[in-house]
Amino acid sequence: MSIVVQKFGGTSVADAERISRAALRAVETKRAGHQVVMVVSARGKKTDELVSLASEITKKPRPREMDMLLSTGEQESCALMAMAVHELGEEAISLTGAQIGVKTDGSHTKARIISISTQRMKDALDAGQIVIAAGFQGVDENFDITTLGRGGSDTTAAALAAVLDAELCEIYTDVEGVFTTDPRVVADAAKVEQVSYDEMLELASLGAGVMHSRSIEFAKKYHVNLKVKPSYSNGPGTLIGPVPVAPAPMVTGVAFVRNEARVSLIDVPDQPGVMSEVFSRLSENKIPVDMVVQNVGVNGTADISFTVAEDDLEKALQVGDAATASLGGTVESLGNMSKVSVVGHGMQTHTGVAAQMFSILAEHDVNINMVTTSEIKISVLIDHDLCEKATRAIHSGFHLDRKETATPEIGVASPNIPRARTDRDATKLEEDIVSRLSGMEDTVVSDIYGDDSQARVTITQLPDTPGIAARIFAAVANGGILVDMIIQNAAQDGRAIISLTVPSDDVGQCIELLRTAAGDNPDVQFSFDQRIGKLSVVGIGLRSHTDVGARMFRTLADNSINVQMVNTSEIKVSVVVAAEEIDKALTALRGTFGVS
Ligand SMILES: Nc1ncnc2c1ncn2[C@@H]1O[C@H](COP(=O)(O)OP(=O)(O)O)[C@@H](O)[C@H]1O
Ligand SMILES: N[C@@H](CC(=O)OP(=O)(O)O)C(=O)O
Repeated sequence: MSIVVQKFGGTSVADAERISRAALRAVETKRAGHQVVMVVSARGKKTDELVSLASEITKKPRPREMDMLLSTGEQESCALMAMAVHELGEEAISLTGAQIGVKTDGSHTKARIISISTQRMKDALDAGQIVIAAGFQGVDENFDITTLGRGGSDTTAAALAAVLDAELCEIYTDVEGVFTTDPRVVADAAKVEQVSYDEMLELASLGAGVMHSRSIEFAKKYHVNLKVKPSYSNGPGTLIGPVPVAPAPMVTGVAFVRNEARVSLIDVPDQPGVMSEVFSRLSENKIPVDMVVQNVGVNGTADISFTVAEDDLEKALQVGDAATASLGGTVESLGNMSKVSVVGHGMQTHTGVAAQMFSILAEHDVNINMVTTSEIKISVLIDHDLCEKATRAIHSGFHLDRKETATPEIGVASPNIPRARTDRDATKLEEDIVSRLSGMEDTVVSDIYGDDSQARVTITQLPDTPGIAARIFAAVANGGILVDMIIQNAAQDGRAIISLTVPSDDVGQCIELLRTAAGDNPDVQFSFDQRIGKLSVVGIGLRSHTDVGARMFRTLADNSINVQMVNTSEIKVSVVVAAEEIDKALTALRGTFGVS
């Protein structure tokens, strides 16, 4: 008999009526011939209430006690849910994380799942019971209660679906499905029929709060079919699966993170080991790093900028101070920033998406502080107060609200993608690697490859004003040149630096287009390097595991390889190094991550 996992979020179990409605859904699913596992979150705003109750008692609650406290919210709702199922005449049993056997590591309030035992759940299901599991919680090796981080019930649901080999994992929530952006911010946002795991991983980690990004890691790693559905109606919801909807839209969604802060390490030595030093320290301090930018070195020094959650700024500054004390350079920071990102597979084959995004921002007078990209996303760092305005502008600028096919007004489709191969047989590789993992949430590095077909172009002394990036990228896109990596670092003295990589053969034409776009500004300078290579580490959960970047940079440093540019995303970390270092770097990195 097939197993269906149904997860109900806080709003969907907020009161007795909604609990009964959720129970009825599970009962109907069971009566239709399935075995049903429900995963429930704490009712309504219960978790927030518990957090603020604790803060009334102490400013620094111990994480172990926080987990004891927060886990009670889910325990309450799963017991109530069992009663509601009993009322409908079916058998059900409520189980806490410990009772199910959700084993986690001991990092309280952000624990990672190591294993889940299925016996008790299977016995209950075979005895005809609906299993009602408390989401968001587990136990460590000392049987201390742990929680998985805010929003973690989605992860419980996807993990249970994975270990039980469920036919489907349904995520019931308070919206019709996954939207093109947060419908609370853009009323015209449209529901998406289908998104790929990769798009959803990026969207979730870039701020789309409808799904916990770690739940998508599970779904991708263990091939779980996920559906996000409304709990208040029978709407069809959104399917999250291996492939995007066909044809892939240029932009699938816009996500934002309101509270970000930027840390810049200015004038650090441009030599092997610097990135490694910084990332190791960040990883040791368990500070998740978001955007990372390293500019091309000038006169032997380089600037490195990264963003962190505003709450982590103080800790990140301490790391920055410690790093510059040993390396040299100075630390600067900027709070009150937001990150807005566009995500979509279509940008792999079309030149105009970055240009379009930058020109929309320029039209709305939004200055871009930093830019990073991956194959399927572009993120910009902007002023916090402009976050919602920028999100709305980008959303309507790409015609997402009207559900039109987003045809950029800038750029051309590029059928011959001059790009290195993407994942090899990724599914097969991931399956092989998954079987060797010791913990369910370990990182999966499925592929490491090099690409020496790109050249780097750097533009310096650009005035740091809205519209500059738009002009530059419109010129390149209209020339039909597919830009791969884009980085813009924090401006110094009102002057910005932008680096991009383009196919090596296009570099002459690219510089010509850029010169024309720069017009008669005598300050702006261009340089290029055709002897570069791009190295990419591809996998799942690369950014949520802070040590992947650290291990990558440590490996390069140990082999005296200097890092010239960096781009990070949820599914890939890419660095630019000198072309002659590529083979050495590939061998070393494959050794580090155990990928053949
Ligand atoms: N791209 C998006 N699509 C749908 N909802 C989104 C998106 N981005 C943010 N959201 C927000 O996520 C909310 C649902 O997530 P959450 O509040 O965690 O629900 P639950 O309590 O069911 O887990 C929606 O009400 C919506 O405002
Ligand atoms: N109750 C926890 C876990 C959770 O996932 O909740 P929800 O499904 O309502 O986002 C929280 O608020 O973080």
